[in-house]
Amino acid sequence: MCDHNDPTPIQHVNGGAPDTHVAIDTSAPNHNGSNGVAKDNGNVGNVQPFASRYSDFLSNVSNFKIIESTLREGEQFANAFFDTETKIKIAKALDKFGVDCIELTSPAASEQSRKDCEAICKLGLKTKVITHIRCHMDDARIAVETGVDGVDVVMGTSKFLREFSHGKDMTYITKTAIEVIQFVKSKGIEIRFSTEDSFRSDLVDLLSIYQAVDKVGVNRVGIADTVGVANPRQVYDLVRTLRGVVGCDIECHFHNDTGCAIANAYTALEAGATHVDTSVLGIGERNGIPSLGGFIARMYTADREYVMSKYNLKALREVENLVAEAVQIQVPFNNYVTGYCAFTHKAGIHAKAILANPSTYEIIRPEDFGMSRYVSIGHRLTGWNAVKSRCEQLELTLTEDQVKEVTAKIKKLADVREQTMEDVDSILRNYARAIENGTA
Ligand SMILES: CC(=O)SCCNC(=O)CCNC(=O)[C@H](O)C(C)(C)COP(=O)(O)OP(=O)(O)OC[C@H]1O[C@@H](n2cnc3c(N)ncnc32)[C@H](O)[C@@H]1OP(=O)(O)O
Ligand SMILES: O=C(O)CCC(=O)C(=O)O
Ligand SMILES: [Zn+2]
Repeated sequence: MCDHNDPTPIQHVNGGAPDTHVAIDTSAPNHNGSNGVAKDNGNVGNVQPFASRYSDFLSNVSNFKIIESTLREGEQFANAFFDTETKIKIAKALDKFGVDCIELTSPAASEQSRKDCEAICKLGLKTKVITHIRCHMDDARIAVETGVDGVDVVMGTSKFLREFSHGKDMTYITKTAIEVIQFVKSKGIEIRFSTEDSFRSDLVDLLSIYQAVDKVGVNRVGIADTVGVANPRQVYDLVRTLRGVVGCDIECHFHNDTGCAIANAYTALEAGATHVDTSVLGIGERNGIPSLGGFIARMYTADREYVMSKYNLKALREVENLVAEAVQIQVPFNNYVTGYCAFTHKAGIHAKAILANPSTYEIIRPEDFGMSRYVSIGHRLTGWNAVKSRCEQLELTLTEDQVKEVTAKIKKLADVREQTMEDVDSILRNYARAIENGTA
């Protein structure tokens, strides 16, 4: 459960606290101080307090797979250049995190892409290795020789792509798709068929081609919001309709052009999709797709036990740092879970409640991801409860009135400029000494 009620042991500030804030690290090794199992705090047994209130038998929110596409969609990010060594490091880090599949750039893209695909297949990873190709026999022939476990095939079906990209009609697309599927299957390799730009494609065209490929035994069909136009309601409708038409698994791929990518992925699972595409930090073509960390945060909130049992959450930060360095970007300050201030509480009202019970203002337990919680106090929005907790850390014995008085001093100084941790500590120590000496 996400509720984490404990009398929070308070530790001293350590590295990792935001530099510009005075922050108390309040993270305990475990939320109940013992074995890592949180107290229920009024919630019963295994009930998921934030899960859907009505049961939906088609929902896969508690039973989904991640197709991690940093090494395919992510390579389409403007800054990405992954040499072989970097690709191998990323593949291993994703394997350590526990993603179900990794998707690699088409081996038809270049000679080095083909060699890298072969090299990654030979690593003996637990995760399945899939490559992504056009709906074309030439690409399929190259793909099946690389040693991959699966092939993801895509073909544009919207009017735009049929007219301006490949120029093929639905009859041709269906015929070629079936040919490619049968060929890949004949090699004993898993195969998925996806329509590019699904949300701007004709519904009858979509359902007809999905039905046709399902009939010839495709392992998965894919829906792709290639331009990020879809909203959750449209996603729910399309996936739910498709769920009634095909028996195979359903994968979903959402671009983030209009900010709906993670919500769309979650809704797709609610509607019965089985697989979701992610990339580390969301990198991809234009502004990318659901980030692995953001998607995981969403799913953790829906079913913490499933997510924690399946994925090594403490490995998230490592793979994000690795990818950020490889593509020369910073992890955003507001990144899901691992962002610089993802677990820093500042306003006095928040600080008081957080110190009493972290569930008041946190839906994610930082320690589940190997992160720490901070309460920031060296500013004008602080309150006496937060200051009292710092006094306790410093083992300064002050009455409630005295803490209130010294808090007023801190706020007055912080009205002029932000106070560092050293500033606050010396105000508190000087005040306590003056009280002791009777000079306050
Ligand atoms: C939405 C997505 O992200 S889909 C994945 C995108 N990934 C990539 O593009 C992988 C990297 N791409 C490449 O290295 C190259 O584009 C290649 C090797 C695939 C093709 O290169 P080229 O032969 O030089 O063609 P080019 O890139 O200029 O154009 C794409 C060709 O694929 C065709 N095509 C486009 N989409 C598809 C498709 N889904 N299935 C089959 N053919 C397609 C186009 O009609 C065009 O064919 P043409 O040569 O007859 O004009
Ligand atoms: O293969 C797919 O399903 C998705 C391809 C893709 O990257 C996209 O359509 O944006
Ligand atoms: Zn994409």
